[in-house]
Amino acid sequence: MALTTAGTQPSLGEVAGIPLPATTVDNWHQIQGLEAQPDDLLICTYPKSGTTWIQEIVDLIEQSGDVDKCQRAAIQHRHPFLEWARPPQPSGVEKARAMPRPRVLRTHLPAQLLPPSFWECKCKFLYVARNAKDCLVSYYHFQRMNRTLPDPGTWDQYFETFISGKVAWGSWFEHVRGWWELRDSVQMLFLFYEDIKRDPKQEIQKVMKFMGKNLDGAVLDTIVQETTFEKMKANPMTNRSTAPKTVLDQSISPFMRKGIVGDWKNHFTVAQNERFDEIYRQKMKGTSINFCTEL
Ligand SMILES: Nc1ncnc2c1ncn2[C@@H]1O[C@H](COP(=O)(O)O)[C@@H](OP(=O)(O)O)[C@H]1O
Ligand SMILES: CCc1ccc(OS(=O)(=O)O)cc1
Repeated sequence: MALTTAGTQPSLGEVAGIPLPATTVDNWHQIQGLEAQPDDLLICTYPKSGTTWIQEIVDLIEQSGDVDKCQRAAIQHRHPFLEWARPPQPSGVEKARAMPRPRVLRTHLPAQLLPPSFWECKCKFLYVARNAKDCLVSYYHFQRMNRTLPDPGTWDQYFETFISGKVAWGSWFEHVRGWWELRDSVQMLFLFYEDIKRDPKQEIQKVMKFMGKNLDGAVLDTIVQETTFEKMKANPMTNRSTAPKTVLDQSISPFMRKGIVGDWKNHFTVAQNERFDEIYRQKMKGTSINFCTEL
């Protein structure tokens, strides 16, 4: 069902009540049929939670800190995006099928929409969560510049859209809860954007161990330095400058925008903050997850 159809606006469809880009919905049969492999590592995030950051960290670990090898392709082309479908480009599924093993793949899908073979093959999942308030802010600016997603409208309008879960990939609350609740029953490393920001070396070490790699301290230090916000913003292979303007218009807002914890304070009114806190309490009631919203 189309949620947005006005003019030439990109539209959202739905799968099992979750809004998704219409092109993803059109390709749903192929996406669900993706054959996972037991040695796949799947990077899972809600949009704007630090996907690109963790992708670069994972790639540098996989390449044992060899910075030149990570320059082989733009980050959006290194790890197939499962549900990406924009014909005539090859779909994420087609790219995944063509990729040699062991594969690193990425998705924004909520756990309940993952192709079933990922559970059957007992794959590794690396989930990165970011606090909801900064996610909302980052997603708002991203929708302003992303031509494949609906225009977000004003800040006040988008605030309502986000809390009602009517954004692509659905409700932040349900996404984070769904993956969090699975963390002990599958092979999952669950990380927080804010922890990577606060202590990147410690969090990168966790990723390294999870990937079964053993890199020495000097290599770890290189990975920490190469994945700072400033370095990745200046790096054409991570800053999305290679993405066509028809997809990402960075003259509106850069992909590497601020990369901080707490930018929500520059956007939320006092009333919005109080309302958000109340909605958060209701929707996250009963979970043990704890987010930090300032460093
Ligand atoms: N190395 C890094 N350090 C901190 N934040 C980073 C980062 N690389 C990307 N980001 C931030 O992660 C968000 C993008 O997430 P994703 O890759 O999931 O789309 C953006 O947030 P902001 O819009 O708050 O700046 C971006 O700036
Ligand atoms: C969140 C969906 C999305 C859409 C387009 C993107 O751009 S890129 O093709 O990966 O550069 C990224 C994410």
